[in-house]
Amino acid sequence: MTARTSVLADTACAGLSALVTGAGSGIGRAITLRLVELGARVTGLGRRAETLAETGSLAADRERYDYEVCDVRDTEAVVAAVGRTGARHGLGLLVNNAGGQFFAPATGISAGGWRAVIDLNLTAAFTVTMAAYPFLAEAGGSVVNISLSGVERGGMGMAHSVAARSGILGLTRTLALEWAKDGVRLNCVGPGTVLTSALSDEAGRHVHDNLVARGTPMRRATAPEEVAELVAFLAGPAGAMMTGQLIQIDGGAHLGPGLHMLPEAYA
Ligand SMILES: CCCCC/C=C/C(=O)SCCNC(=O)CCNC(=O)[C@H](O)C(C)(C)COP(=O)(O)OP(=O)(O)OC[C@H]1O[C@@H](n2cnc3c(N)ncnc32)[C@H](O)[C@@H]1OP(=O)(O)O
Ligand SMILES: NC(=O)C1=CN([C@@H]2O[C@H](COP(=O)(O)OP(=O)(O)OC[C@H]3O[C@@H](n4cnc5c(N)ncnc54)[C@H](OP(=O)(O)O)[C@@H]3O)[C@@H](O)[C@H]2O)C=CC1
Repeated sequence: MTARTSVLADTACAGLSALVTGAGSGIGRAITLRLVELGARVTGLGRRAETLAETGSLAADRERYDYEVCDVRDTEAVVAAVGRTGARHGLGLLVNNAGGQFFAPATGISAGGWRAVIDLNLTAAFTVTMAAYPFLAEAGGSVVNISLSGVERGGMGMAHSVAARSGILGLTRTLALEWAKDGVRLNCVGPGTVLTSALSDEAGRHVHDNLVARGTPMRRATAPEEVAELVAFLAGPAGAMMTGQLIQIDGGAHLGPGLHMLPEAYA
């Protein structure tokens, strides 16, 4: 079965100003393109100008897209880039999507490997969110953190990443409490397998034979556009009473055998 993803009204995000990290590829690009299509203006953020510019060339209205080249692990650069974006356009939505990991059993993760993944998937999201807070508070805006399916149950081969994303869930729920007084909402979206080039390159046949075929009750991967539609829903007026939630968009993977990035998990 294919995904029918475009269900929101054409103007669902009109007037919204958004910052999307990791907008140059995969899920972040799909989120960016859909937000622009729905009337938002978006600043994409990532390390590579070329891919960020390419996202702009695909946008429904290029005038409502710009980008900042920035490593989310560089606190000073993040504060400057988010500050410029907020001052220029305001900020009604932050999507913390930049992230990733390598896949290894916990015994194969060095201290440096642990740090790299925690820095990227937990600490950097904290840094970006804190830099965005004054602008989000001014706009009564929201944050969507892109997490992982199975964050509450574990996933073999992803100890560092699941730990980081569990931290993000705790952060999301805590800030949802602390910032409700400002009208700022925060939610997590947990995709299952999404066949972006990043995942396909990394895991190859394991993804098709196990994560999709055996690990996903709905027997298909999540489309990037499905994640994008959910983000737009949460950001717009329909999501106005949703905060502190984890919404898993994974074809039921977190209910079933789960998505483990070690082939032997399926033996
Ligand atoms: C739930 C559904 C299942 C699928 C879930 C998830 C899917 C996805 O997220 S799709 C995206 C997948 N692709 C990626 O995530 C690619 C991005 N990955 C990275 O950029 C790196 O893996 C990174 C997160 C570690 C960041 O890289 P960087 O900071 O450049 O790190 P270094 O290369 O300098 O290495 C730091 C540290 O990590 C050790 N390391 C790196 N790769 C591996 C590996 N494959 N196995 C074991 N260890 C690894 C590396 O040796 C360094 O450690 P030390 O030498 O001890 O410092
Ligand atoms: N694909 C999947 O199956 C799933 C993915 N996810 C998560 O969804 C998110 C997007 O994944 P996906 O689209 O597949 O992967 P991609 O690798 O295509 O996207 C990651 C994006 O993040 C950016 N990025 C990475 N590191 C940094 C950094 N240090 N500073 C700034 N930007 C950075 C990259 O751009 P650049 O390199 O130019 O900086 C890239 O555009 C990730 O958090 C991923 O873990 C969750 C569940 C499943």
